[in-house]
Amino acid sequence: MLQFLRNLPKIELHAHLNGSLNIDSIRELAAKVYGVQTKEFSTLCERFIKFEKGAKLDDCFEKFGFVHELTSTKEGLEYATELVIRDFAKDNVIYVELRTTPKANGNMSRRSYLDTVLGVIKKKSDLYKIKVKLLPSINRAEPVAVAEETVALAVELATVEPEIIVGIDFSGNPNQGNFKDFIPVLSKARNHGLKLAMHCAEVDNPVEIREMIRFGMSRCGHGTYLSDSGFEHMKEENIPIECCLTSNVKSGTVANIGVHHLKQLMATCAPKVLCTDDSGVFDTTLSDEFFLATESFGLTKSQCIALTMEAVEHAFATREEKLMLKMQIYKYTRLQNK
Ligand SMILES: CNc1ncnc2c1ncn2[C@@H]1O[C@H](COP(=O)(O)O)[C@@H](O)[C@H]1O
Ligand SMILES: [Zn+2]
Repeated sequence: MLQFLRNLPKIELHAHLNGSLNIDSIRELAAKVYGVQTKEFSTLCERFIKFEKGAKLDDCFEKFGFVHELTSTKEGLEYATELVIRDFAKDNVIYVELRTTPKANGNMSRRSYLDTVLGVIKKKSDLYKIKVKLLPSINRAEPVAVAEETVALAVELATVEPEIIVGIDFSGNPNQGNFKDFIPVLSKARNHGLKLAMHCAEVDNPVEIREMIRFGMSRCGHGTYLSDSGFEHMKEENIPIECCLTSNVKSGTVANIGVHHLKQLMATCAPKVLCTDDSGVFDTTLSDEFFLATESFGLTKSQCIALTMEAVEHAFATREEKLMLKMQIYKYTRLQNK
């Protein structure tokens, strides 16, 4: 089964750039760009993927700082973007929507951050035989003014690269910031034709969940704490829940894999996609996530194929791109049946 899943051409719709650098790539990045190979650095790397039992979501957010330091220069960000694309391709992901929060520092403005990531996507996608889209992220823990700058840049760059910049991700620590404050800027993005992938109901905050549902979204990240009527609404509106199994278990937002809402979504034929979230931080791959689903919920090979086809449907891709992706998946499954 694992080999079947590794070889299956897969679709990744929820991946944060800085969270998707696995430990080997972090070492490679540090060695190539910064020449770091100290014992101290190795200890930091080990701590990066270690989750204590009973870890909380807040603990995850501390971990991102480690990678953010390595991607704080143009060179570092460039190489990190290539490594992430390479690693998804290695796992036979044929289409990935990367999300990332543009960051300004002494080395880069938010514009040059996005230009850098875009440049690598344009240069390297063909080399690694993978289609890559980019969703600039709004970090809800930062001021609304930052979100306004990000959306203005996304709208502008989407006119130049409409095939790559296709949406906006609303993310960041859900225990911080207030969703309501971001409604005007998110509306602006939507009015300019950008799709919205929103982290919604990752924590139990019924008031905010209601506000988000009322506002609407194209895809729902996590959806862990949706009520029954929330799940029904998503199904009626054909809004898929982006299920990130390992992320939810390791960050403690679901008690254990056995009670993950993927089970309910499968049983009720509600829209859903399997994603990694932060394959580096959570030390996983999309193949591993599928395997975990087969082990935990008894998913068959055909159900895994159906889930992959469902992901194509919910991708922020053109009709032609979706057709090409489906053909690639179909070709693989036909070979399997021979
Ligand atoms: C675990 N669940 C999660 N919930 C909410 N936001 C998350 C997240 N995982 C990652 N991020 C968001 O993505 C950033 C890292 O990638 P980038 O620096 O943007 O490429 C994190 O700092 C956080 O803002
Ligand atoms: Zn996420």
